[in-house]
Amino acid sequence: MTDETKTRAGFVALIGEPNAGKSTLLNRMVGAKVSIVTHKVQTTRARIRGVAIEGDSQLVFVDTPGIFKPTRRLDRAMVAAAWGGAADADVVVLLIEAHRGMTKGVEAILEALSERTDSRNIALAINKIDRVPVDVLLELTSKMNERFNFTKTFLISAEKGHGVDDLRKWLAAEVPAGPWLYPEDQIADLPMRMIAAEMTREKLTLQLHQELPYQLTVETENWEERKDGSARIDQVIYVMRDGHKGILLGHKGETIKRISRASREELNEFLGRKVHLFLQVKVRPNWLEESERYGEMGLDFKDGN
Ligand SMILES: Nc1nc2c(ncn2[C@@H]2O[C@H](COP(=O)(O)OP(=O)(O)OP(=O)(O)O)[C@@H](O)[C@H]2O)c(=O)[nH]1
Repeated sequence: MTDETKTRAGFVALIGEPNAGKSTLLNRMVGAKVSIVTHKVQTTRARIRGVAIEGDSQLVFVDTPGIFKPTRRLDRAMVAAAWGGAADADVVVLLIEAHRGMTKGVEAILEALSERTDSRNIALAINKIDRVPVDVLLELTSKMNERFNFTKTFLISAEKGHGVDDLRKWLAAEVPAGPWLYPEDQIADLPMRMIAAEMTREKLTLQLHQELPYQLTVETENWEERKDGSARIDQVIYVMRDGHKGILLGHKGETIKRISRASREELNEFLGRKVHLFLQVKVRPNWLEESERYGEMGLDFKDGN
């Protein structure tokens, strides 16, 4: 049990350009592989990616898609989702790449951050420090801090783990005092549910071409351990439009069957036991705009929070 007079909890948003290393950092902080690391850009979008416990603090990470210059309509929606996550967070961490320095993309983010009038707690994390010499790091640190008033700067290597503990400890002290946002008994289950959802989402990305994958979200609704050692996993794929549902199902449901089979096989292998996977497709027009952080993982907020 946690002593609620001492506990702290809050949302942390990781923002940064595509490929900055947000997923890698998140996996490190949470300590379980919850978000799929890929070489492709723009694979993640705003939603809860993990919950970390550090001492008496609970950190709920809101992962966001890479923030980039919106050109197409869809890109704009993704940027909105990214900023949505950042706007709601108690602490924002801007992640940049040491070897790329202050790119145009980083400048655009800084500009957007400067436009926000609320005094926010924004930290800078310079990632991939394993790729550059110390003098380059120091120069970049001062350049970035001249340009923006960061609460604190961290030099890290998400991949190798350098500096990540310091960042997590600092975040733990920065989130507001209050009861944990996520029930203790659900945390253990959470990474598995997210991994399972990510696996299906990955299959969707691979099997569906064009842009559709960015307009859908997968949630694991139910996870049931069966007596025979197998697991029944129910997932819902939310799409924005009726038309998308048709594409996803395919002729006589062939597309969704193919996706389901691929995901089930990977889950079987990952879990080392038989999995019964049930996929459902639902239309939820506004899922991108909705504040998923409350609903998606079953967060239950009392009035006033
Ligand atoms: N050398 C080095 N590479 C890193 C480090 N951290 C992450 N990477 C690599 O950078 C690439 C991008 O990392 P991701 O974690 O997928 O980046 P992301 O910001 O989540 O990317 P999006 O999902 O596109 O927004 C991967 O190939 C990582 O292995 C680091 O500290 N050092």
